[in-house]
Amino acid sequence: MILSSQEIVARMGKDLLIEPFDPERLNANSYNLSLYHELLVYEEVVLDAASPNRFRRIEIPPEGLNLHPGVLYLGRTVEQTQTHHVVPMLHARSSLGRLGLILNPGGSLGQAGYCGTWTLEMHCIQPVRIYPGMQVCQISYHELIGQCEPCSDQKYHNSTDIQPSLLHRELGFDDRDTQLELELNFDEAIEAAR
Ligand SMILES: Nc1ccn([C@H]2C[C@H](O)[C@@H](COP(=O)(O)OP(=O)(O)OP(=O)(O)O)O2)c(=O)n1
Repeated sequence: MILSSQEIVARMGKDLLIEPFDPERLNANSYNLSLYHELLVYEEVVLDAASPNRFRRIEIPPEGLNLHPGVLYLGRTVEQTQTHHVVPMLHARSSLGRLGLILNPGGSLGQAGYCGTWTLEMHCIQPVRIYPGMQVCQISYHELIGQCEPCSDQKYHNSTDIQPSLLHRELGFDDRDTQLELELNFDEAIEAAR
């Protein structure tokens, strides 16, 4: 069962929290979240699931920023959300899809108990201009049946920044950038220069 707008308001501050909250952004069964004024873009030829990947930050100025096809952009929501015993789901707004701007394809299933901002994965079909604070996605809530483990030890819990993939930790690798070491091989380069 999905919570209605009335139920979202009734449970605010108890089972869920959206900060900041503006009642104007409520839909029938969801709430619109907005885009923070910063993006991350990876700077690797090949993204490696077993290593952290280098990235740079891009500011989205008030006059907007053009996105280009073939690039993965990571952003985040302005809003911090919390849930307690309801399941948050994040979906792109259809107005974005109609511009060929794809955000979190298929929607994102959050874990009950997740607290933090949401990382947004975006790419586009053709060049498209975006603006800071745009209402890009909507959060909805499902009732949870039964008990669950707290998600406080999960990788992305309590995020307040855009979070690139941390899959390497799960594969047994630490947060060292092994790609940088392998590609440039600083030690050999220094030895050869002597
Ligand atoms: N686009 C997304 C999707 C999810 N989340 C948040 C809400 C989720 O509760 C939390 C973890 O998401 P997943 O369970 O999908 O993440 P993983 O399974 O990759 O990691 P973990 O095993 O740590 O849960 O991250 C997010 O910020 N941005």
